[in-house]
Amino acid sequence: MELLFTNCTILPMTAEKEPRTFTGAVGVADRRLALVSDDPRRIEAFRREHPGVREIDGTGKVLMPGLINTHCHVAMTLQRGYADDIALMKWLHEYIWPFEAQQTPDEIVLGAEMGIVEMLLGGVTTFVDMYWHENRIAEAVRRLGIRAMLGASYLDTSWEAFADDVERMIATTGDCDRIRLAVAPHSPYTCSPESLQRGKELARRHGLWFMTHISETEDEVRIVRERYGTTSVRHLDTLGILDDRTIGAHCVHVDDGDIRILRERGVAVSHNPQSNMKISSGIAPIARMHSEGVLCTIGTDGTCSNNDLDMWDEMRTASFLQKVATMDPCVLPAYEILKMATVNAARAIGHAGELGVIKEGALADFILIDAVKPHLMPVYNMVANLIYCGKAADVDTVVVNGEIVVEGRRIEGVDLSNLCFQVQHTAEDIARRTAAAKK
Ligand SMILES: CSC[C@H]1O[C@@H](n2cnc3c(O)ncnc32)[C@H](O)[C@@H]1O
Ligand SMILES: [Zn+2]
Repeated sequence: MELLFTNCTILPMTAEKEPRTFTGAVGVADRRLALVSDDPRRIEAFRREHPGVREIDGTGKVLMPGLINTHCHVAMTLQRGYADDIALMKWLHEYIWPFEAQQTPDEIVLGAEMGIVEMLLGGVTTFVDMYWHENRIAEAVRRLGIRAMLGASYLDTSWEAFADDVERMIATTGDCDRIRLAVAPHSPYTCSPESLQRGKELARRHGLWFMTHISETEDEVRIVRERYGTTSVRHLDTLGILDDRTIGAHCVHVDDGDIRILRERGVAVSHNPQSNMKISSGIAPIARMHSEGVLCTIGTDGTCSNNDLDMWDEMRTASFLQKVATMDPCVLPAYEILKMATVNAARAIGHAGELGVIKEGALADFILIDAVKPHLMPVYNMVANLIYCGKAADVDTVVVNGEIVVEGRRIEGVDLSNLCFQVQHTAEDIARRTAAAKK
């Protein structure tokens, strides 16, 4: 469908340092931004060239790139609140994995639907996922219209199921240009060097991305050092795994040498501050990594360790946490944070210049923020308002791949109360089965 959004405050995210906004129009044709302009003659020409175009008045709205969540486990919405206030290793072994052992693929799809709806309503147009049965999660992605990089996951014990998942995904998602695939071993402490390398070889063979949890907790650092005599980053680097098609989630406990390796290999770091705070994993030196040239992006992690998929909250936390951790209020100002969630994230998933920016020729993934709200007034610096005061509920419209998927805060074709009812019912059922299996 062809679309024309007029009278918007456009935040293109194309400037390197200082944010720039202007009032203008954005035209969409053939899934891409065909017009980004404040020139009335060009806007009129777009109308003439696209006679059936649907026109939407964006007065009072900020039009900006959709947010990109670079690390989550979308189906974990079913575990939101299931295991709070517990350290990572106990959390995984005693709660999460027993629960996940009971989940059926259909239940995973339901959890994914819930998570995708939450993200779309909060202005996320692309998410990067790691989970089991990603071939089924792909169904929810297709149906709901979001863009995703889906990372089929494995532990040392689950290579066969994983390999099946990847084969099916390669065979079935090729026709959906919103889906990219990745190989996603859980971590260097749960996967052997051989299986990590096998995964990377598979990724390279098929041109897929590779992602894993890296240096998340002190326990991980200890386990990896005991087994391999080094850090997780050096261990992965020695295995030949790290490159510019790698996303490392967390990277909390990294030393000088690790940071140099991440930068030199072009690894993208997904910073998940709220998960790191809630599980008491630590504070990633993200301001330092960013200033030293590591590609830094932002993710929420799953809803069992956050406990939401709200990127506005996550961006604000990322900024505030670094300011207090470094005792320097100048670090990670609003625009740098927003670049991490847009421009940098696009680069991390191989869409540099095509996503994360509002410019002609880019893919039409963008959001409109209702900016005439008490908590967003007055406007001295729009980007600071968005990052320091913006909320998921300010997102009015979401366009992905040239299609409107959220309009007036509503997702067409989704019965929200029915979805919530099903999720509640299913979560209770899985929790009951998990408890029974433990007896
Ligand atoms: C192989 S990815 C899916 C796997 O990872 C679990 N998980 C979710 N959040 C975290 C985290 O912060 N650290 C480690 N593992 C995590 C998830 O429950 C799945 O079992
Ligand atoms: Zn994670």
